[in-house]
Amino acid sequence: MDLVNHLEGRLLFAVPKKGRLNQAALNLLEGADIQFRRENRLDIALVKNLPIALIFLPAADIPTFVGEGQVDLGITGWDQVQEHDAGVRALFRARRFSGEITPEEESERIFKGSGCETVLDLGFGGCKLQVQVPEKGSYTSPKDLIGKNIGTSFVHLAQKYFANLELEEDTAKEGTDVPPVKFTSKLRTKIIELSGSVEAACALGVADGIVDLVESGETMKAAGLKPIDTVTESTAILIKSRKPSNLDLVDLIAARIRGVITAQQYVLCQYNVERSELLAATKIAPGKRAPTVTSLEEDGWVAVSVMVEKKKIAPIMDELSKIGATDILVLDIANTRS
Ligand SMILES: Nc1ncnc2c1ncn2[C@@H]1O[C@H](COP(=O)(O)OP(=O)(O)OP(=O)(O)O)[C@@H](O)[C@H]1O
Ligand SMILES: O=P(O)(O)OC[C@H]1O[C@H](OP(=O)(O)OP(=O)(O)O)[C@H](O)[C@@H]1O
Repeated sequence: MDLVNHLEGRLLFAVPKKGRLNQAALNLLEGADIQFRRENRLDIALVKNLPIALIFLPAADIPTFVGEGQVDLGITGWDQVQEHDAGVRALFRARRFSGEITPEEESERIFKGSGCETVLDLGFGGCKLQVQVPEKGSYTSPKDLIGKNIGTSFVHLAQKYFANLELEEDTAKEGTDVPPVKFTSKLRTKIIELSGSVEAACALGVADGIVDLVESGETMKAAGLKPIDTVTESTAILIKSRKPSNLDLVDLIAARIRGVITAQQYVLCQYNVERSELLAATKIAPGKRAPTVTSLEEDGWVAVSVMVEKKKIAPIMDELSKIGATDILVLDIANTRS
């Protein structure tokens, strides 16, 4: 089947085709009952039970497609959206500096090109984009890297970061008040674009420092690097274009995904407690809205059912035990809807 000719009338939804966000994104789609079968090597899959087509793209390209409105919805990293926006701004700023476009055209094109709107934080893919230098080297502050070589896949965010740093340094030297941030195309720091294994750049003599993602810190440590600043923090997000083709469907998908995320983040805690301790118990575990309380056959006792954040459940169970709660059960939640 020629899938490209079956896209008419379907909401286009971009999903990371590989890498760190791929599996978690597929799990979300499954949880949201978005059913599809992806043919081997094909980057488009038609959804069977909804008028949606999934487009599998590199996470870094998704903000371009969504930002320009060719794709309605996408899952990618917040870092990638910021990198894309910084790139769009840098491109049109350079064109304005060269006199190719007017300031009005610059604003208009930036508006058109960077049209991603965040719908929802998806809570996975958490990482930091950090400035890193050799652990045993002489660089200790980001300013030490001004005028040096920086390896990164996040060229535009790195350019923006070092442009700010250079501006701060120049202003401090002049001893004047800090003026509003103004970027020029003349950066003294050299940003070297690398598409992967960025952490090897310092050891190989390609760069003096790098700007790269850090999660556990294992890669950084193994490469003998240390962080000296954070450019931005990121998690995976659901983004939409400014004018999606079917807003009701976007809302439906967002509601389903929100339900799956809540189910992943919460557990259901059930316990019995003496009615006299109910207020104390409610303070320990107030729930998402409020606990459900039902009477027990036994006089003076109630059964409580409450949603608790998964990461807080152990200390909450300890506290409930301390006030005499019994038969404390913790149950996984398959799905939710507010
Ligand atoms: N170590 C990490 N931990 C958590 N999230 C990460 C990590 N590395 C990257 N990410 C997130 O996943 C996104 C995609 O990164 P990833 O390295 O998987 O990309 P990729 O599409 O496989 O590209 P590449 O071929 O450059 O590796 C990043 O923009 C970031 O939001
Ligand atoms: O702090 P850590 O948990 O060690 O994770 C950080 C690493 O993860 C990412 O790379 P990835 O493994 O996705 O591969 P890449 O180098 O090809 O981008 C990132 O670029 C770091 O290298």
